[in-house]
Parts: sequence; C-alpha cells; structure tokens
Amino acid sequence: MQELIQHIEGAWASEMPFVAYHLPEAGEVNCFFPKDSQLRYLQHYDEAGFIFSPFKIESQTIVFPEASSEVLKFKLIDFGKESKSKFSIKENPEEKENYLKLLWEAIDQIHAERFKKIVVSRKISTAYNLQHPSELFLKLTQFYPEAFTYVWYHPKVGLWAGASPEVLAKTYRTQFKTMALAGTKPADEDRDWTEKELDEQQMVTDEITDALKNHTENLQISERQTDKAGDLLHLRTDIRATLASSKLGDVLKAMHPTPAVCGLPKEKAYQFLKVNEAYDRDFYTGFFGELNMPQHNQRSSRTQNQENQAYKSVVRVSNLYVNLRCLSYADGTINIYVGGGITKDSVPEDEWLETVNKSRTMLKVL
Ligand SMILES: C=C(O[C@H]1C=CC=C(C(=O)O)[C@@H]1O)C(=O)O
Repeated sequence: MQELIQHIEGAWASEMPFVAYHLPEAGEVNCFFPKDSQLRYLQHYDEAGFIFSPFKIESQTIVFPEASSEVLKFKLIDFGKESKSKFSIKENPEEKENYLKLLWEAIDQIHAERFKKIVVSRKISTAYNLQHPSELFLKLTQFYPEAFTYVWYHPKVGLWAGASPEVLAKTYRTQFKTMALAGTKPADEDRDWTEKELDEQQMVTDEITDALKNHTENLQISERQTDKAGDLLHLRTDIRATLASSKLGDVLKAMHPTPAVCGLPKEKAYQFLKVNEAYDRDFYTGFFGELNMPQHNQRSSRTQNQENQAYKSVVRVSNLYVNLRCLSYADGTINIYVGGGITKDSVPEDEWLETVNKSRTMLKVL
C-alpha cells in the first residue's frame, strides 16, 4: 500500500501522467504509469491500454498504452479511515436560477415533442488545494467499493477522479455486457419508484437494445433491479450479447452517448446540449477504463492418463465505464459534474435537488 502511495505521489510531484483504479469489489488496485508525458490518442480499438474518452463524439480518446507504460498491481488494504469530510459548497442562487431555466427549456422542448428525454447537467466549481491524489483515491476505494473508482492525471489535461456505477462495455472473448442505468433516489428514501423514473429507465433499455441489434447476436435482457451507488439508488437492467462480426469500436460508436447521459432522439438531444448547457462537459459523461488488457486465468484440467495439471490462459478483456460521479482538478479549482434525465413528467425543483444529492458522492471524499 505504501508503495502505491509513493508511486502516485511521485508521478504527481514530477508532473508525470498516471492512472490508479479499482474495479468493483476487486482485491487489487491497478495502475498505469506512462514512461513519458506525450499525449497519445487512440487510433484503433484493437490497441491495449487505459483509455479516457470525452463526451463529445468529435473529440479524440486519450490512451495510456500498455506497451509504453509501467503497468502495476497493488493489493488493496482496508485502512479503516472512514472519516467523513467536512467540506461543503454553499448553494449559489444564480447557479440555481440558471439551472432551473435550463430545466424548463428542456421540459418545454419535450412538451413540444422535440425530444422524449434529455439529460442536462452542470458543473460545481470551488477553490481547493489538492495535495495528495493518493489520499483522494484511497478514500474513493473505501467509500465506494461497488463502483469503478479512479484517479487519472495527465500534465497536459489535468486530474480527474470518480466513482462510476455505470458499465458501458465489458468484453470477454466474444461475450459483451452493458447496462441501462437511470432513475435516482436517495438510499434512505422509503418510497416506490415513480412512473417518471420507470419510464426514463425503460427508454434507456430500449435504446441500448436497439443500438446493439445490428452489431450483436443472442441479446439477453435481465429483469430490472434496484442498484446502490454510494448513498443513491438507481434502476438497472443488465444487457448481454455476443459480439458477432462487429468489433468493440463499432458497438461503442453505436451506443455512445446513451440516453443515460444524452437523450432521445440522440442527435437532436446532443445538439440541444451543445447549445444550451453553459459549459463544456469535457470528460464527464464520456467513458474510461481498460481496453484489451490481459486477464490471467488459472484452471486445473484433468485429461486422460494425466495428473491434475494447472494451466494458464490469457484472455484480453475490456472494462469500460461511463464517467459519472466525477470531478476534475486543475490550478487550485475542483469541478464536480452532475446531471439528471429529464422527461415530460420532470419537476425542475426535484431535478435540482437530484444534482445536489449526486454532488455529495464527490464532496464526501474532499
Ligand atoms: C447523469 C448522471 O447520471 C445518470 C446515470 C444514472 C441515473 C441518472 C438519472 O437518474 O438521471 C442519469 O441518467 C449523473 O450522475 O451525473
């Protein structure tokens, strides 16, 4: 653990890129330390490494290639330091008013039948002196073991950190997994899911299923379930398929941005967000994670006339998550990114409150 901290702090102090991450419920932390600070962009989804992709489809995906990085694993130890942060941000009335205006605009457009759903968002900025990214990362792993937690840094981009509950794409050989995640309520709120929330999530399931139809076979859709993400609950449907002749890159192109982060119809919603959201989402609601990284499997096989024999196989797997419940940091400022799905039944004040609740996921670790 001490070694992990030293590696992260060493890279941070010498302004060298790095990523440290923890996959849900995994026993170890993985890290990439690129050997130089050149900014590299992904050319093809056959490459192997850790990718960091922005929301905008026309922007490029950054890669820390496996081949030119030191790739390390560290055992994760529970260090029992669950100290809650006292850090808070005062509500800014002007920010609230502007966000309510955006919400009303989105709802009006839905009533005018331009959209069925749109996911609007905002950025909460505050002065903050981030000294130790390893501390931030370890708190994330402690508070949110069920999420994909990470801290990512490149000197030419800045630092990002988060705890994502949403799988965009997992692959194992030809097996493909994703999920439709939408609808939000506080975990301590004892109430049923509303029609609005059920509808909103169903739209995501339908759209993802539709996008996958042309690229996969054997589509399987699970029952809907409630999923915990920090102090929040979401509705979730798991979707599995077999990748046919299509490659992961084609599937991602068809899926991203899903209606869990953009809207329906996708292109119109995307244009609306570009014009009406008063800030650049940057990497928020983009995606990130392992691309074609080796997974070492050890199995024992008993063949005829042979002793039990252990053999190893290596399978290249991808684990990509949507960049939600995240923050960025540069030059003494922290930005926390939050949004929510708007449908015809949305109530602006409730949607505002939902973003306040979502911001607590990151505030807790500051
Ligand atoms: C856009 C966000 O969440 C998405 C994922 C789950 C639930 C959502 C919702 O209930 O609106 C959003 O679609 C965010 O956390 O910033």
